[in-house]
This record gives sequence, C-alpha cells and structure tokens, in this order.
Amino acid sequence: MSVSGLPFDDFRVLLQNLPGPDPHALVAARERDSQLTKPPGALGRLEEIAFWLAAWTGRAPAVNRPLVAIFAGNHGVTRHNITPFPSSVTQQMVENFAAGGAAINQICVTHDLGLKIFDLALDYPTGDIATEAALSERDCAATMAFGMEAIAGGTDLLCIGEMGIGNTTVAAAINLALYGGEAEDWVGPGTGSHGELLERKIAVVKQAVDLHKDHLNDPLEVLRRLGGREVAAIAGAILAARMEKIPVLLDGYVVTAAASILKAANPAALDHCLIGHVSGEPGHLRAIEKLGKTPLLALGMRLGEGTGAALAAGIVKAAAACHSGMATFEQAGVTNKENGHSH
Ligand SMILES: O=C(O)c1ccc[n+]([C@@H]2O[C@H](COP(=O)([O-])O)[C@@H](O)[C@H]2O)c1
Ligand SMILES: Cc1cc2nc[nH]c2cc1C
Repeated sequence: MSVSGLPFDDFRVLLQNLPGPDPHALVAARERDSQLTKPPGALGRLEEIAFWLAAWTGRAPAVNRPLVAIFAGNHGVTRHNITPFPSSVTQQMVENFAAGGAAINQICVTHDLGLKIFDLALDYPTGDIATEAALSERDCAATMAFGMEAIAGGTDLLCIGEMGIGNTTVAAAINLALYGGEAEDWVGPGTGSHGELLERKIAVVKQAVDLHKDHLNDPLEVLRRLGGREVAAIAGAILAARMEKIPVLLDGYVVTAAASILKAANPAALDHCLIGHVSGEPGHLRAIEKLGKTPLLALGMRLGEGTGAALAAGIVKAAAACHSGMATFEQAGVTNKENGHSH
C-alpha cells in the first residue's frame, strides 16, 4: 500500500506496467517444435499451449509444480434469498476441500496438482451490493495484496478457482457493469436458482448496477463496489503471476469476471492466462468472447472450485511433456527421404 495516496494507487501503477512475453523463449520453442517427430502443426492447440508457456515463463515449456488456488468468500447480497444454498456452505465446503472430499481434490490427485485454499474472512460477508459497496477501497486493496501471496510458495502453472455462495450474482453484476446489455444476459442459475430465486437475482443485479452506475467507468471501482473478497484476491493472484512469469489457467464464470476487471484496466492484462473451460453458466461463453479467448474444454461443468482449470492443467502438462520429451527427426532417424538423412 502507498505511504501516501489511496490504497488502489499501487495497483493502478502496476496495471500500467505489466511485463510482456519473452520473444527469445518463444522463438526457441517454435524452432524446437519444427524439429519434433510429427507433421508440422499436427499437435494442434497443444503446440500453441507450448508456445504460450515459453512466452510467459521465458523458459523452455515445462510444468513441474502446478498449483490450484481456491479463494473463498461470503457475500452480503445473499440476504435477498437468491441462492438455493445458504452462505454457511462456503465454510463447509472449505472444510471438505481440506478433508479431500470435494471434486477438486480428486482432479488434483488425477493430474498431480498441488492445492491451496485461501479463505477470506468468511465470518464477515461483504456489503450487500444492492444497497452499498461490497468493500472499502482499503479492504479491497488489502485483499488483492493477500491474493498476490498465493504464489509465494512457488509454482509454474497457477490454476485459479473459487468458492462462495452468492458469487455468481456478483459476477453477473461485474459483467453487466463492464459490458452492458441486460441483466438477463449475465444472470444464470449458479448452483440452481430458478423461478422466483432467479427473478430476484436478476432484480438485485439490476439494482446493484443502477446504484453504483456513476462509478463504474473505473474497473477497480467495479471490483470493490460489485465484487467480493475472493474476486479481489483472484485479481491480485493473476497480477502477481504476471509479475513472476507464471502462466495462469482461469476456471469458470466467477474467475472469468474477476479476470475481466484486469482486462478492462489494461487490454493486455490477461495475455498470460488461458481459460480452462467454458462452464454451463449461460453468461460464461459470452464473457469469454468479450475477452477474445477460446476455452480449452467444454464439458458442461458448472461447479467452480477450480475444477475446469484443473482438468485443463492436465492438457497443459501434456503439451509441455510433448514439447520437451519428443524426439527430433534427427534423433529418431525419421526421414521423408528414402535412405536419406533429412525430413
Ligand atoms: O464456475 C462456474 O461457472 C460456476 C457456475 C455455477 C456455480 N458455481 C459455484 O457455485 C457457487 C456460486 O453459486 P451461487 O448460486 O451461490 O451464486 C460458487 O461456490 C461457485 O464456485 C460456479
Ligand atoms: C455443494 C456445493 C459445492 C460447491 N463447489 C463450488 N461451489 C459449490 C456450491 C455448493 C452448494
């Protein structure tokens, strides 16, 4: 935080000074790819993923310490009775993650991914966005700074997930603020809001964006007024990963909304991120299109907790393994000339 000035000042400076990709590592990866024992381009998107890893790590593509970080928060807006599950489920699921009983635990075991849970003041829900700001500037900046620490233990691929009853409502409000359109374009069922629950969810999102409308030209104001603690921490984690040359896999609707805040502040802010999957939440595909990205997977999942990003990490690991482990034509003696030496 700044010695003088406002809590967001350092983030504003950071957002305008993000490092770019490493051109040398990218050229080296393209050069090696052209020598591997496969027809040019035959590994399709896996080749693009290897190049992306090289560009954003500045090294030969490798994934040795992948990490899933789950950020958990609670939301004052749930007082409007807009979700089928109570806010107490956030803490209960955090305990389930710790005990190894959630879907994300099984995917982490499957793909050999580390898992860290960051619960963010679950006993202190954010302000109700329909009637006040979710967070003060000070609290929002401090939570972003906390999120930046997610990578402190070291990782070379960060998969970002979240847990927070009510957070598909705040994600919808963020998207409506950033992209416009109708509340109905961005509000979906989340964990299963239909009928009157869904109608109230739509009304609350409209009310929230209307209440804060004079302040929504500034992406960090969108974050603190309409977001939540896990949303702020995710924004911080994505920024920290960029500074530390760590590629990022984004998960579903809520993580994408958090990421969109950064993109609104700097169009290049998400160039080190891929979208792990498109979730079943109807607004997710629309939000992904606004980011100009193509998700790696489409499995009809709508769970959150990092599950889509973690599944995609398996593909990213395979892309790195192919790039680094395959033989070159020369090494394998594969050639397209009869009895010749070159391909
Ligand atoms: O990632 C998604 O696209 C996604 C879609 C629907 C629900 N969720 C999860 O469900 C919770 C939020 O849903 P809700 O209905 O309480 O707003 C939160 O814990 C998210 O991880 C996540
Ligand atoms: C049970 C349950 C598990 C979740 N995981 C992510 N969000 C969730 C929401 C609920 C309700």
